[in-house]
Amino acid sequence: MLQGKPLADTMRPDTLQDYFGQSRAVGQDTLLRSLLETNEIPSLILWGPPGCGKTTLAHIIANNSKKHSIRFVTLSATNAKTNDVRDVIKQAQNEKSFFKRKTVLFIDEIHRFNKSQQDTFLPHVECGTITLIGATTENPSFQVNAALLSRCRVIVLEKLPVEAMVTILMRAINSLGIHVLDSSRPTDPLSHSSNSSSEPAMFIEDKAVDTLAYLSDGDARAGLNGLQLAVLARLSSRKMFCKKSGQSYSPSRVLITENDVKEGLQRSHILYDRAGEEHYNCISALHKSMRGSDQNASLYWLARMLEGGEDPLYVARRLVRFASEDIGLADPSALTQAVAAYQGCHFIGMPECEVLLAQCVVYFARAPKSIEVYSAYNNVKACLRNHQGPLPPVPLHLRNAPTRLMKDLGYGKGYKYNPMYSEPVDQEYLPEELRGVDFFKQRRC
Ligand SMILES: Nc1ncnc2c1ncn2[C@@H]1O[C@H](COP(=O)(O)OP(=O)(O)OP(=O)(O)O)[C@@H](O)[C@H]1O
Repeated sequence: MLQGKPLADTMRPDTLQDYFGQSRAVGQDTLLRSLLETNEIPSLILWGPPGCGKTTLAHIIANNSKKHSIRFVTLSATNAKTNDVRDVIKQAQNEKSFFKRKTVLFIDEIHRFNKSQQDTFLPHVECGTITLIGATTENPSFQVNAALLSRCRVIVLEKLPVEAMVTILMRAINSLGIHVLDSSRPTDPLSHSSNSSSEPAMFIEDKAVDTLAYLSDGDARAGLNGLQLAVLARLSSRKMFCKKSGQSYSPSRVLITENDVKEGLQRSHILYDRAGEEHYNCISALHKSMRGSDQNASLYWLARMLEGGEDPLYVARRLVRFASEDIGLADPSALTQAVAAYQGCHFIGMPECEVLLAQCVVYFARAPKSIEVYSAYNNVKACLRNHQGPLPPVPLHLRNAPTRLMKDLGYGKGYKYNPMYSEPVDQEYLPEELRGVDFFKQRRC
């Protein structure tokens, strides 16, 4: 079981009874649960962070609908083309008119479809040919077509709480036949009844389960992958032991410790707390490495974040900021690079977009740097913040005079329209009391 499919896939629940956490979305008294129980499936957008159970909820709905002979079709927006969507719709129309069968279409990562692709569904959702269930990690208000959004119920799923993670892990541990060792009652695992089969008896420390539940940061896939890798690593070191020692017998018991699961999690998911301090530490290290023109370190911190599951769009947004804050007018095309990288990441998502970010990060590390505009702008902000009393009025000659009254009040009077002059124009643009202030040279005004 452990060698083939990922544990997370084999453990995917088929019913709501095994779907843990998410009580706000599908708890006992929620509207969604009663709709599902009566098999009235509305069009839904499931929005939540990775591994919190979006696909699983869709899978449970699918399972339920099959019992009621509703067709359930799945597409992933990462590889489906508009034609695939059209085919599904055509088939759904036929099923509806010839067999009176409903079709539920599940689209994973729906935010990857562009607006016009999303438009394709709109009339068919509206007339009931298909019931749409879209899953997304991105805020649907920005990523899902407004017209489509207004026809769907948005279900917000949250990071799984630690208790739910423990339950999910325990379900997997039980199904693998692993025994949990209670640390409050220290016993030697070797004292457990002996195992005559060639398969070793497996044990896991209870604190290892808790640690795994905490460190997976509400992501059940990460937790289950971590568990799987820890078990596989332990089993393979047992085999190595036999080979090296030349013994024909191998230990009949295997103990999975807290360290094993930490390592397992690190390998499957690189220990990285996307919401906590590590997230800020890594982005700060990336920013400083690029500022210090260290391309090696810049790439390292980028990979640490992406391999740890950081949202590539978050990194891309930070790069857009860096382009102006640290490179500025020393290379104005840096901003174009950053915006292009952001859009590219949005189009193709992970893992394909990692190289776009890597290119941008190396470009930035190598680029000349200038904080001239950034500092000058900060000086202006400081000047405004420190100003005592009412702000100085806009000089009359700089004001527009769209009405006669304004003209009479002197608006626009004496303004020299620069294109009319062949020589430099002597004219003041700052308010009277700021005359002579140079934000590019001095901080105070
Ligand atoms: N609420 C839950 N209860 C029980 N198991 C869960 C739950 N959520 C997730 N899992 C387990 O974690 C695995 C991954 O979850 P799932 O694929 O549903 O996440 P997702 O939210 O769709 O993630 P992604 O956005 O990364 O695709 C599932 O196969 C299942 O084993």
